[in-house]
Amino acid sequence: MASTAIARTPWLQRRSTGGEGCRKPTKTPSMIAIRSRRKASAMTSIQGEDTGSGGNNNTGALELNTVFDDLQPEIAFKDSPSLPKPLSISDVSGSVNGSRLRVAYQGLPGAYSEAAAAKAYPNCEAVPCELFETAFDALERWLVDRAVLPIENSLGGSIHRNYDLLLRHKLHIVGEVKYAVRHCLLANPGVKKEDLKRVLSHPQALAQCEHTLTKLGVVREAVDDTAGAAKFVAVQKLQDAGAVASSLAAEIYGLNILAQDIQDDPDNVTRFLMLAREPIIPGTNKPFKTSIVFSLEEGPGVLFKALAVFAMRDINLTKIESRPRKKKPLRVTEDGSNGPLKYFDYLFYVDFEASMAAPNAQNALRHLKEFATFLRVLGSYPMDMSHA
Ligand SMILES: O=C(O)C(=O)C[C@]1(C(=O)O)C=C[C@@H](O)C=C1
Repeated sequence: MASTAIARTPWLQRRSTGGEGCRKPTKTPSMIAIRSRRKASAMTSIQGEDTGSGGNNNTGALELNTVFDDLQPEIAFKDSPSLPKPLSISDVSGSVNGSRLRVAYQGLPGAYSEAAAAKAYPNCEAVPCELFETAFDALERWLVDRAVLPIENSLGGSIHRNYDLLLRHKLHIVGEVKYAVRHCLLANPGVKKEDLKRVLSHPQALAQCEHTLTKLGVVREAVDDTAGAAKFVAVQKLQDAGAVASSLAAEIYGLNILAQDIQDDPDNVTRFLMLAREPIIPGTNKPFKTSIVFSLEEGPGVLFKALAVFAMRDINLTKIESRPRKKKPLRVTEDGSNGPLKYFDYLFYVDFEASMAAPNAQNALRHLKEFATFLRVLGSYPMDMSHA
């Protein structure tokens, strides 16, 4: 598959501030200096191209220009004296204390993630971010109030990058939202299906439309997000290329819809996680889900034993995902005779249907902790019971 990454677009850009990790709340998001980069011409920059000061943008996306580095911590604390408190379930709305929540998502306006952010936090201000990592960073650095990021899709499976980022960042899952993804085949006005030699989109979206794209006989090209693909096709006035994206993206970027509902299955649902800097207080008044990540010793039956702590307490698991432990990918084990054996070292991500406020969930995790080499609760949050 050819790969044309759209890079360095002037959305919310990561800024090197000389250190990763969680920053003190030195500044409230409303104090962040925002420089609008609305310009007349719309050229999306391509990887390797010199974009100068960040390229142009006509979608209203903003470059956030923070002044964290200039702030004296004591002055900033004087400005916001109250320490962060856990969010309550009622915070799952589009505003806090009357001001609109700023919610980071990955992609450009018209991306499915933007629609998912609006579903999760109605009336929020959705903030486009170039990469998943940018959204995580923006939340950790108080540039936004929440982030909404895809974690799994009913056809394409897990979005592995976000599993890895959940572990790397000190954020909390405070909710989930399911969104029905209905893909369209888009092209410039006058371009017909038969003219298409290539189709651009997010790799997940391309995978979700496998049958249609194979039937069309086009080359797939992976880009950062579906709306970015649509914008690129439009800006470059491509006559031999289309994009897989939403009908909203067609409207925003002035493309025609050549075909609708081109995903392999009509029930194409993406599950998004709602992230915050503070956890919510888990309740038992409605169905809750808890997400954890753990690692285990090497040995026969250890994963079976780990999963049994839930089965024994009648707790339903909804998802299990294993990811390589990137900082320590191999584990050396002495077997006594032939010297050290090397195993791949894995982390297990599990979602289960119970609240951390429920005694059976607490007992299950206490039990797991007895033999897990590492255990972290990523969040305990209300389940999205709505139709996607
Ligand atoms: O590109 C977009 O529009 C996105 O929102 C990203 C994304 C993804 O990462 O999986 C989200 C939902 C769809 O499954 C396809 C793509």
